[in-house]
Amino acid sequence: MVEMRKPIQVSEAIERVLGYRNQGATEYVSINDCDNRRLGVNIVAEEPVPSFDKSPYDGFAFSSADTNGAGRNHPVQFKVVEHIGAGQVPVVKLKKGQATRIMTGAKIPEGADCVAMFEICQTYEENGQSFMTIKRQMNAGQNIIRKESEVTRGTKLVDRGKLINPGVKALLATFGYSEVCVAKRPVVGVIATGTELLDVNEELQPGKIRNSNAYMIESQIIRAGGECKYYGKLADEFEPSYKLIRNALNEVDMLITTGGVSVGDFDLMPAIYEKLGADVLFNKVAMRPGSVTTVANCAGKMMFGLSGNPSACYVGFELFTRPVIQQYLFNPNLFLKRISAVLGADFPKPNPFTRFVRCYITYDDAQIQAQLAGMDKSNVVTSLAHSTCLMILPGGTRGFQTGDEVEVLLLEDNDGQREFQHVQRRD
Ligand SMILES: Nc1nc2c(c(=O)[nH]1)N[C@H]1C(S)=C(S)[C@@H](COP(=O)(O)OP(=O)(O)OC[C@H]3O[C@@H](n4cnc5c(N)ncnc54)[C@H](O)[C@@H]3O)O[C@H]1N2
Ligand code: MOO
Ligand SMILES: [Mg+2]
Repeated sequence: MVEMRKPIQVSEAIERVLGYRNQGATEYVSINDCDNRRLGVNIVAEEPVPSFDKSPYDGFAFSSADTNGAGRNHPVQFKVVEHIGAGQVPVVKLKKGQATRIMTGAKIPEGADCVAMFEICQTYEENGQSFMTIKRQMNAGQNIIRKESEVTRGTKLVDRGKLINPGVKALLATFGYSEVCVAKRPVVGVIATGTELLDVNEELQPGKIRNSNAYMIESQIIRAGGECKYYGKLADEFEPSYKLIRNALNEVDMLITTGGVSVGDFDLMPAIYEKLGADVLFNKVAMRPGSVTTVANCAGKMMFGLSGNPSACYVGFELFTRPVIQQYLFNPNLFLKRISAVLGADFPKPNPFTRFVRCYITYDDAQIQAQLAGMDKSNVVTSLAHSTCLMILPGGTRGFQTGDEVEVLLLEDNDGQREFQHVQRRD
């Protein structure tokens, strides 16, 4: 008698997976190598920004009180007593009627409380001495970037777990982080199972296919922020499969296998979980594709038994493995961002189970439309190349029509969201 499996809801399956609190670790990398890593610590302003009063313009710094009474017909004259560029420190303390010729970014001299741009000043030389006149009254503080005006010392600027983008990298450099504490990428082992599998460089043979899942999953692991350790492909033979899987578990943070999780005569994963003494969290999920996705925990290591069918394998990874990788990376937004969109084509198939349809987004007349990426079958690989989103079509429905509002998970967005369910609905 074939085993009858009881499907559980996707949200319940995710809860079971995340019930195991996976703990990340940190490491230091050079600032040159930190792009696309996630921060292992909060970034706190180690110094105020700016750390000194500075000029926002190329012009003259002086005391605004010296321009009292200045006007169109009443120029006031300054003796230019110093000339500084950014990086130079003024040494002259200005007295009444004196100005410093100052460049953008340079430190404001003592005795000055404003800066006038070159454009509103007139300059001349007399006996080798520079002078400047101005026909406007200036105010105290005018055109001065105050010390601490952007950030005071000790302010928390970016949280641990944030993806290091160009702006975060600028902050790291601003505060002198030549070495950056980042989340260690979890090592995700990958094993492809199936006697039918050929290597990518092999010619096709009757009844055989090239192993595409391993490459696809490697790419998904990298996109999610993990590190892939590929163990190769295995024929559907129990002992060698069991041994490789058991040994691989010792070397990785979590392990993905593809194929062999259904009820076929050569689907060996259920027996392997049993011999390993793994705790099987579920082996049937009320979703398509990927209903056979199995997740187990073996001595604290998560084992993702993804389907052999490429589309099912892909979806299983995004729903169950990706959030665990985010836990390791301290990313509080474990889940893919969910947005509302309008269905761009009819989808007449009834859905007994929740369906995750591979799609991409277009923008038409300010409307976000979800377009089908291609054939919607568990065994297809071609539609995956065009998939940037997964459209969620709830179970128990009779199909959907063009123009229906649907929810869509964004696969290429880096922000994500804290909850699996939609946070905000547009009604
Ligand atoms: N009697 C039943 N049969 C099946 C059921 C079921 O409930 N009862 N479920 C079906 C569903 S749904 C799926 S999905 C598949 C899942 O099968 P497995 O996860 O056990 O995977 P395999 O049998 O090993 O392979 C399925 C399919 O995928 C191809 N494959 C496998 N590995 C790769 C790879 N690395 N790269 C590319 N393609 C791969 C393999 O050749 C098969 O065609 O089971 C259904 N059957
Ligand atoms: O798990 Mo299968 O992918 O539901 O078709
Ligand atoms: Mg099978």
